[in-house]
Amino acid sequence: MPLLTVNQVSHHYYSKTDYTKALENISFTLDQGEFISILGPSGCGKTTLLSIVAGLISPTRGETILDGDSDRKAGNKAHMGYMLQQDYLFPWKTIKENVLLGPKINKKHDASMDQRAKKMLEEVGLQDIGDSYPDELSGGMRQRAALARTLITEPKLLLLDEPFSALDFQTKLRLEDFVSQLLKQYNKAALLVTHDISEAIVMSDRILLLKPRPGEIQEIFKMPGELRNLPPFQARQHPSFQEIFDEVWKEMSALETS
Ligand SMILES: Nc1ncnc2c1ncn2[C@@H]1O[C@H](COP(=O)(O)OP(=O)(O)OP(=O)(O)O)[C@@H](O)[C@H]1O
Repeated sequence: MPLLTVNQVSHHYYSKTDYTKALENISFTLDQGEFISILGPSGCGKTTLLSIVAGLISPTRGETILDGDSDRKAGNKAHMGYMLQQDYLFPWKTIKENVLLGPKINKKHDASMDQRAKKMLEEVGLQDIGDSYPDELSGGMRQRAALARTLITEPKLLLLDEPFSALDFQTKLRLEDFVSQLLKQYNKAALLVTHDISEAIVMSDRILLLKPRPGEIQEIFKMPGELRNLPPFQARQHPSFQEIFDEVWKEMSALETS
């Protein structure tokens, strides 16, 4: 059984005088450990789709099922972790306190969680700065702290909404490698929204290209094994990378000009 099933999802936004078909008949599945990117021109419904999977909005039609559970209001939201463009770390809390926020909110904070926070900080290479405050960290370090805060709750699915887009290019490349390696190590599934074709290629098992008005799946690109077996930075240097980039670029450009 897939971890996530998106089944014939449509979403329309209504105003007093008009309505927008944001998504139309979207279906796909995501397996444990799989990484899917949602790519497409502005306004094709990427954020709407992520919000529906997150259970933040109910689709006009269709359903999403996470781990066999289609009740989006109940506890299954707790099975998801988020990494967003902004890290949303609380500036008045230390990095360790920020990492422990989820367990505290879920009332699962005990001595074992302190140990787990220590381990998570080690995993993201921030073991020496648990007592520092977010303002004392670089953008990349802050995003790594945000990742530790997400992973400590042991989410089944990670929803990544342009998590690298506010970072400088070198930091973004380093973080792509870092996140990719950590997700593989923990066998986590992830859904990434991005505008960046190259990022989608090097991070994903599959890319869902959406077309706008209405937002429909235009094409699903499956990434070849030779790229998936490489860390993202090395995948960018592989001969297959340019071939796939050209193919996706051509399709996406056609959507942007149509
Ligand atoms: N709350 C809303 N009310 C009305 N229309 C909306 C609302 N949110 C989004 N839309 C419309 O739905 C469509 C899809 O929007 P969405 O933000 O999901 O696209 P997107 O692909 O994430 O865009 P971008 O890449 O620019 O962030 C767009 O036409 C948008 O104008």
